[in-house]
Amino acid sequence: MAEMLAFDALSAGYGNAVVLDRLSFSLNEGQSLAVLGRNGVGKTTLLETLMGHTRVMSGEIRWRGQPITRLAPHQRVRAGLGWVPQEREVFPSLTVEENLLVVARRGPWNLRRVYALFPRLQERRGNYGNQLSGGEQQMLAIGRALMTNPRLLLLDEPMEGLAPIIVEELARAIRALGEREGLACIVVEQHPVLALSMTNRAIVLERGTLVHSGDSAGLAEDTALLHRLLGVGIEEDLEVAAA
Ligand SMILES: Nc1ncnc2c1ncn2[C@@H]1O[C@H](COP(=O)(O)OP(=O)(O)OP(=O)(O)O)[C@@H](O)[C@H]1O
Repeated sequence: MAEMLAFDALSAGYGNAVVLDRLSFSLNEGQSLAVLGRNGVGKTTLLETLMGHTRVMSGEIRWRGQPITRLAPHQRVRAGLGWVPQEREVFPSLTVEENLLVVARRGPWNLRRVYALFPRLQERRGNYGNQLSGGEQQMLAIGRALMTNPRLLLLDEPMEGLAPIIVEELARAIRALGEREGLACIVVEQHPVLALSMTNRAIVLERGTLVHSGDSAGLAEDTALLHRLLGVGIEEDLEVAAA
């Protein structure tokens, strides 16, 4: 299978602070990736670096065979990276439909298909961004990224602060994107079991370095390894995943 994305000995951070330290991993076409690790290890920084929002000190990022390390963020969107930021960043004074249309780019994804994926957005199409619940805002943030017609979706803690029933609905939608549409994603998640259930591959970071790389199903089954890598909180997480 062809390589889709690779970080090659990449060091990046903010100002003089190095957060990602010679990080290397790769992902093949169509594969989804869970990025796991305790608080503050650099998971969000990895996504921000992929989008071109941090300072790269050394190393290279390759996207579909081309180096993109020096590209501006908008050029990376054009190259097929779809960004769903942690803060969702829905435009509050635009309607749901306007939020979707304002970023639309030519390709297979359009309003009709986004509404088919999230029927609730169609029901709320005339509501303003600031009238939506947290779950609806997250659907809109994902829908908006889809309207840019990406080849890879970057999701930063998409389930944060959402009710379990909405978490399940979103997880189902994200899995369906991978399985039915062949649209891969990189998910940063606080709940490892949930993240592993939505992806094929997983990496675990510790202080900006890679401490584990493997397939998601294998890691999900290895409770002892999960404990060792991620520490406390796994039992809680199993409960979230089972809810
Ligand atoms: N804009 C910034 N400027 C300077 N330092 C930052 C900035 N954003 C994050 N950092 C630092 O980079 C390190 C990694 O943060 P990051 O948010 O990537 O971790 P994380 O694994 O996503 O954490 P969490 O799970 O808490 O969201 C932290 O030490 C953090 O303080």
